[in-house]
Amino acid sequence: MALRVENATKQFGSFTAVDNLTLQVGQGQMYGFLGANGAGKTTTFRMILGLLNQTSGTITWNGKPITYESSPKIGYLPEERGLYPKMKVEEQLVYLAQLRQMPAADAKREAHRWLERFEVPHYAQKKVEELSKGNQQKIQLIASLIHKPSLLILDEPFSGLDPVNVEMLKSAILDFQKQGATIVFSSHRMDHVEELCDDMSILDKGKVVVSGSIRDVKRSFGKQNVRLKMDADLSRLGGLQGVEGFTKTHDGALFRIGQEETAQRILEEAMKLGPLRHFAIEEPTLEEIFIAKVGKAYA
Ligand SMILES: Nc1ncnc2c1ncn2[C@@H]1O[C@H](COP(=O)(O)OP(=O)(O)OP(=O)(O)O)[C@@H](O)[C@H]1O
Repeated sequence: MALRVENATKQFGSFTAVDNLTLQVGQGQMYGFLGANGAGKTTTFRMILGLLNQTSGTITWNGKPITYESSPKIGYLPEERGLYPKMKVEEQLVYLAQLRQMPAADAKREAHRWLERFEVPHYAQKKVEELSKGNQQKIQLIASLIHKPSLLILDEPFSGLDPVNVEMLKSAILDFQKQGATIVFSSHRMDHVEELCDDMSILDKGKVVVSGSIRDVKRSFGKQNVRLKMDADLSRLGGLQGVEGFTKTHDGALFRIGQEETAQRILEEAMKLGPLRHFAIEEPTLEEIFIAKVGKAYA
């Protein structure tokens, strides 16, 4: 029971948008897809969903390609949001759920449950175009999961949301996963992937440059950070043997190191400079890994 993508390639003419991509997502897992604009995330999703044919490779969900017949089991939040602007919210949700073979009465009940959860029950009889962007996104998310799919694909579900709404949608997505759904989502925000996902991939120009469990990805990166908080001038410590990166922070400094013993050296030297408020060895963030692997800051 899994989503399997094996050696999938998509070419548009002579341009390779996705290049020999392989990944596997187990039943009930949350999988994160990171990549800069144009990396190939949406193209991959469209291939998984059978909306685009891959040029080569195989893609299966529970052993079979996804087709129109699988649609009651699949949910999709597309990047180019696909609601009918002039249709009323409740009517639209019920209509979309019925397309996925959910009986109208169940769809209506579920629509109201989700609208309550997202604190917008008063929008049920409003046209979608009358809602703010963030509230339209809530409706779009409800539309993607109202029929209780077992595979849910979300293309940038948190883009354009304020922090309160991000938290609201995150917790809904996590609850949906707890009920057994397999979820794949793309994001430009590393912290969202870090927080929500079991496994992840970073895509660059159609190729996977990093993949695996977040823990393994961080461990195999082989770098750590040392954070110091103290008032002394720490610039001199940036030149210590084994320090690969040094950044002044408002309350101290951050050091990039490759070897544990360098942390010891930093600590010993720092203590000679005055009283220390804080010392910690921190694992690398996905952002640092992304920059190291993709070679540029994230858009
Ligand atoms: N139908 C198409 N015809 C030609 N090129 C395409 C087509 N669809 C996508 N591409 C190209 O394939 C590449 C990957 O696009 P894709 O939309 O998959 O990227 P993405 O990672 O989802 O980017 P973003 O974060 O901007 O949404 C881009 O260079 C894009 O221009």
